[in-house]
Amino acid sequence: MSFDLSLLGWTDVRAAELPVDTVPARVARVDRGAAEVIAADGQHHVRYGARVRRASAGDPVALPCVGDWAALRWLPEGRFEVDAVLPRSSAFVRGGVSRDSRGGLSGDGQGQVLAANVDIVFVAEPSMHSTDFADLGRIERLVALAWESGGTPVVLLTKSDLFEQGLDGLLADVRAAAPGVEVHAVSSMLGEGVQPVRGLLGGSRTAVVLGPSGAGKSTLVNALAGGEVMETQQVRAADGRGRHTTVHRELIPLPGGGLVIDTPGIRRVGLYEMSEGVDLVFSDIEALAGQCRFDDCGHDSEPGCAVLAALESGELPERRLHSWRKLQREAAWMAGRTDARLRKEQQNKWKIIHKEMRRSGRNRP
Ligand SMILES: Nc1nc2c(ncn2[C@@H]2O[C@H](COP(=O)(O)OP(=O)(O)OP(=O)(O)O)[C@@H](O)[C@H]2O)c(=O)[nH]1
Ligand SMILES: [Zn+2]
Repeated sequence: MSFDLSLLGWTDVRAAELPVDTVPARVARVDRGAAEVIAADGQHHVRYGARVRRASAGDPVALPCVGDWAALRWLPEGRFEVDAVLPRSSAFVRGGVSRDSRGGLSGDGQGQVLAANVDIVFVAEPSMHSTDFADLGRIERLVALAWESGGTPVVLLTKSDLFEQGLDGLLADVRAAAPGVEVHAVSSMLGEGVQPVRGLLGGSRTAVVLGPSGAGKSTLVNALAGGEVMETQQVRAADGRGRHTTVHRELIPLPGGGLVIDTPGIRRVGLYEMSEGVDLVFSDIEALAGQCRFDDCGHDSEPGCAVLAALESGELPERRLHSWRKLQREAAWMAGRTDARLRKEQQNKWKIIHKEMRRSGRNRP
């Protein structure tokens, strides 16, 4: 089996950065100190060389991730190892956030790169989600995240077949919420609007799809791939013992050109961004809630509720309380679908940050 590397996104610009005596390969998946890569001569399971291990010891961002271009060096014992990670044109980094000396938030060197060299970030938002219309606030957050990565955001209003009221008004609202960003309506089920999306990936561009659970991301990826994507792939193990291992394909080359990165990690960006974002965007209400008489106050009718008091005094607009409740419900619903352990870690991290933020607020002269 051989691959035309240009179909995987290899360019002259990248070729100029390849160290001597190495061959290029694109990272399809990473797994504890090793990566599945696709080189011109096929797929390899490769471990990280000393240079990569040294670089990543103090900075996990230097570790290879899906979408990276790796420089492979052939070892005398007859296998490849990853000698270097080529410079990234874009990267999704999950921070790694701490307070810097000026009291702001900044990276703390604990960031993790979830995907690299992504050209296009599809922000999938269902035009209808049970009885709700598309959530403009969520689109705004994910588009911000997409810009942050260095990729180009494109908003996809998915499940357009469920929207009976005529899409024009909704499309106009979404365009206003994401100025300068392309917006497409897509129904993967009917196959409507899929072709223009595929067209955006011409020239072997690489995309990721972000969006809430149930937005139709998997269905879209399957439609783009012509129904050819399988969850797992059987490949011969590189250890030569003829064992078969199951490899999750996370970098999916599409028939007709272009690639989609579909990893659980990158999908979770949206989820985590959401719950973190809710807490931060509504930090004023969180602070009020901290002053309620009861720790488990539901801010409904409890005595000594600081949130309700602020509502009555007019300090807290009703619209904002509404929005907070809605986003909290959504975040909780989506969080319920993700890995419980990761969620716990994330919550603890943000509890510490919030504590720090409150403390720094108190100590400010
Ligand atoms: N009516 C309609 N339903 C769709 C469309 N696309 C997907 N669905 C349905 O929506 C549901 C969720 O679709 P998925 O593709 O699994 O959504 P997802 O975004 O991958 O969800 P997660 O894997 O939880 O993140 C499924 O029942 C799909 O059949 C569409 O274009 N129209
Ligand atoms: Zn309360």
